[in-house]
Amino acid sequence: MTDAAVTMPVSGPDLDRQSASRFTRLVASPAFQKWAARFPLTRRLVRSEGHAMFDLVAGFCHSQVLYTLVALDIPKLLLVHELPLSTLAVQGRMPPDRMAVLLSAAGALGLLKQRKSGLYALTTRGAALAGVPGLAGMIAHHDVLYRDLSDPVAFFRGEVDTELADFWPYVFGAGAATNPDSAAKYSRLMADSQLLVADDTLAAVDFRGVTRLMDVGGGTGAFLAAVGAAYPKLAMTLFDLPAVVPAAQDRFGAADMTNRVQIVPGSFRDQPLPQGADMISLVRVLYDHSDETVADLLAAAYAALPTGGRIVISEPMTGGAAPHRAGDAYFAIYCMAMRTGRARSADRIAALLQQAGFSSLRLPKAARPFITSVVEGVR
Ligand SMILES: C[S@@+](CC[C@H](N)C(=O)[O-])C[C@H]1O[C@@H](n2cnc3c(N)ncnc32)[C@H](O)[C@@H]1O
Repeated sequence: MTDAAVTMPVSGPDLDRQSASRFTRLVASPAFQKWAARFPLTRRLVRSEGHAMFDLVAGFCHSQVLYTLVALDIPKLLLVHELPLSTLAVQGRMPPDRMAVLLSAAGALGLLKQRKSGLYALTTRGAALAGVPGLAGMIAHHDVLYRDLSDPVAFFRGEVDTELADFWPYVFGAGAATNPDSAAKYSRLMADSQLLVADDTLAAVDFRGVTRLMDVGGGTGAFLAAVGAAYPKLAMTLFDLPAVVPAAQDRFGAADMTNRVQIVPGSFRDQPLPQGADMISLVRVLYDHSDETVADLLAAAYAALPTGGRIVISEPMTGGAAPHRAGDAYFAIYCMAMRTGRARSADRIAALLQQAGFSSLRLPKAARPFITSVVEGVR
C-alpha cells in the first residue's frame, strides 16, 4: 500500500485556501458529536449521518457481496426456485456456515429474504440482478476494476498500470481492436446494457422528422435496433470498427431491418464519417476518449451532417458543479481506469459541441443519470 497516512503540506505560494468554517470544525469535535447525539433536535440528524458514513465505510464489502452472488449465479437460480441453504452451499462450493454469512449479508442489503420455511428468495431489488439486462455482466467485469483500485492512492496519483484499459482495447486506437474475441467480449457487455440506455434516450429525444440516423460507435447495433423498432420508417447507418460490425448483421436480420440499415465498417480516427444522415448519435462513445479525439470526432460529425442536421450524445455524465454519485463517484473513476477517456458533465459536452460548430443545444434533465444523460445540438 502507498503511504497514504502522511499529512501533505498544505502550503505554497500558489495555494488558494481558506480556513475550514468554524461550524465544520465545531461539528467535527468529539464533544459536539457527543452532545448532538443526545440533544433531541439534533439526535435524528446525527443518527442518519452516522448511518450514511457507515455505508461509505462498508461500501466495498457491499460490492463484494454483490459480486459473489453474481459470480455464483445465485440470482439466476433463485429466479427459478426458492432454495435452502444446503443447496446454495453446494452451488457455491462453500461450507454452509460461510454461505449463511453471505446470504445474511445479501439479506441485509435488501437483495434476498429468508422465508419462514427457511427457503431463500429474491427481493424486488435482488430480482433486478437476474432480470435487468447487462447488470450481472457489468458487476461480473468489475473484478478488473477492483484490481486496478487495490491501491487507490496510487490509482488516483496515476501510478497504476490499469488492467481495465485492456478490456476496451480500442481506446488505444482502432488498430488495437482488431481481435474479434476481445471485440465480442466488450460488445456483448455493451449490447446487453443498451436496452435501458436506448429506453432513456428514446424518452429524451424526439426522432420524428429524421430520415436517416447514423449511430457512430454503434457497436453491434442494439441502439439502432431499438430506435428502428420505435420509428419504423427510419433509415439507419451503423458505423463502427471492422472487428465489431459483422455481429450487427445477425441482429438486423433477426429484427427484419436489413433493408433499412447500411453497415459501414471503419474508424473515425482514420477516415471521414459517411454522409447522408440527418441525425448522428454517439451513444457511450465520447467518455472513452480524450478531449482531442472528441473534438476531432465532433468536427467529423459536423462535416458529415447537412445544415439543420442534429447530433445526439447519450452517455452517463458527471454532475459538473453539482457532483452526483453515479457520474462522479463511479463513471468518472471507471473512465480514469480506462486511461484515455473521461466522464464529462452535460455542460462540458455542450461546450465541446459548440466548439465544433453546433448550436441550439438541449440538455434535458436525465430521468436516471446512472443509465444515461443526453445532450443534443443542431448543425
Ligand atoms: C462503449 S462502446 C459503446 C457501444 C454502443 N454505442 C453502446 O452504447 O452500446 C464504444 C464503441 O465505440 C466503438 N469505437 C471505438 N473506437 C472507434 C473508432 N475509432 N471508430 C469507430 N468506432 C469506434 C467501439 O468499437 C465500441 O463499439
